[in-house]
Amino acid sequence: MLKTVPFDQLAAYKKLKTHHKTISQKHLKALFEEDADRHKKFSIRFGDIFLDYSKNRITTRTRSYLVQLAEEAGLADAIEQMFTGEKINATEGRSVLHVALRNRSNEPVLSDGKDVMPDVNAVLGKMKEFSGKVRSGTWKGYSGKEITDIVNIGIGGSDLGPVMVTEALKAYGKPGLNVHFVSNVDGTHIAETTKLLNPETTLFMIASKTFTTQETMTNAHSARSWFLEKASDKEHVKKHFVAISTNQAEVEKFGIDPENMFGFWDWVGGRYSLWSAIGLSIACFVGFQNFEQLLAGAHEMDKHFRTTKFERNIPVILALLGVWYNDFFDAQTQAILPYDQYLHRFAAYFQQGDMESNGKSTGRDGKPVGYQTGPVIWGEPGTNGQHAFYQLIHQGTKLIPCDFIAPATSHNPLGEHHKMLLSNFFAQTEALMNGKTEEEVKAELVAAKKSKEEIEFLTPFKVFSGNRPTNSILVKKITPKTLGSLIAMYEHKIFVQGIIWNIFSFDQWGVELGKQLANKIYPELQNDWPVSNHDSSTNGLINQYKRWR
Ligand SMILES: O=P(O)(O)OC[C@H]1O[C@H](O)[C@H](O)[C@@H](O)[C@@H]1O
Repeated sequence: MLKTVPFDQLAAYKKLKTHHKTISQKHLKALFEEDADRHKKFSIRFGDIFLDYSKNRITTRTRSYLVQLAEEAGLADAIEQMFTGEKINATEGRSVLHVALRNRSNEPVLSDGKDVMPDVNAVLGKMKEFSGKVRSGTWKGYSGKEITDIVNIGIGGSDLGPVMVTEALKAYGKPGLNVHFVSNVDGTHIAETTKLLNPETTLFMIASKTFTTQETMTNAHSARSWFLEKASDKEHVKKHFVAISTNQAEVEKFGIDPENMFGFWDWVGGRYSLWSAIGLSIACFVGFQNFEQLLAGAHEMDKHFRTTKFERNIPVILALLGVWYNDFFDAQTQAILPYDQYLHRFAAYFQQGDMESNGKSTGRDGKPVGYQTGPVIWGEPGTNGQHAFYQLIHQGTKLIPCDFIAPATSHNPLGEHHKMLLSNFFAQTEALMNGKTEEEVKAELVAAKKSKEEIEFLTPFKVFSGNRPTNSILVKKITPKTLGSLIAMYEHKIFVQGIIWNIFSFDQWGVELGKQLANKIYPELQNDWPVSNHDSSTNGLINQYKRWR
């Protein structure tokens, strides 16, 4: 059982409230001037990952209060409960064991008293064999041709992870083997995807933990019809459709041979499932060895998270900084800004990871929380963002803590590109911290030979307050292993925050209501009769739709 103490009743919370009054008056620039060792004090190296969190509005005292907060919230015990298979997902009565999926030590991990590792290894073995066959061309389509295109059909956690990772590891992809992802129930998604494909050389992976998700099942049926239009014989389905699911009965009902089913378990949350069979498209695209490296990187981070004291523990520090801004500075959002084109879906991935996990307002004690919980996560690759939304980060009225992520080495070392990219990465965090003073602005305008009137007029617009916090996460290179560590780092950050906020991070009841109502409305759209059983807005919209369709 996880501890259930409301966050704002912890002793450290009160200390931080008082402490915040002092810190909020301090400028980051002053904090750097006061302490020559600041960078050293507030940075952590973990293998090929280097976190510099010195550009945050904290002192060593802030850090020790924040660490105290984690201790009082029972974090150490909660971490152990997760790793040892306690049912910490209490509202669904489940263990939370994505860490077992990447447990390269192979030491037993118990769920309901049973070691899960033999099953985990068996599925990994099956994935290895299958991905090897697809990549080598041994797995043939119904007309004897090799597979050239994989289409993963899934949504949410059965889509976002494989999309993000296959994009991030494109440099490792097998030439001539393309991966596509269909998630949206909008027919456009499947129609536009299949337009480019040949059924003879296409393999569909139907990825759904429950195998009942409306969007996925609708897309899967349309994919099968598209396939059978050309392949005709239903017997051919087994060479072109595999299922990734926890629900064998539904898989069989759909007509997929259980031989072609890759299983996982209810203790794997959808948004934490890319390490399971849900990662099959990743394994086929980058090869099983690279998939294993991804797991290995995550496992390294798991060990770091489980064994390192909080002050040097990367996920814990990132989580505590997030709590500091979210609950004491009233920051509403958190930006993730990768300076790496391959990571262009990284922020989108953690929108689900974070917002579905910590977008909760009921405490573990069943009572409404009296404080802010999960932030809005957003972001785009860095330099594109600079020309789009950075204006608001630099000069807007909102405080937006940002994570900057960049690799020191590029997979595409073209001319001066990478140095330019990295100069932007370094410059932005410096600018956000220092800002530009009135004196600096005036001096620049004088140097630009502006008139006195122009200088007076322009100065206030050109001043940057600075004092805007950032984390810099510099990695050696985006490899499968580093990526695995980075993803696990954010997963654990989310976990820590959930523990501190006294919420359950592994359920998602909030997505249910819309689904239930859609199921009720769907039959009402089957005829042209006007509806009158909803509120006037919903009735009006449905009836307008019926007139127009
Ligand atoms: O994998 P599935 O069972 O099809 O579920 C897909 C998605 O469905 C829902 O939207 C859940 O909120 C997500 O967490 C889940 O990832």
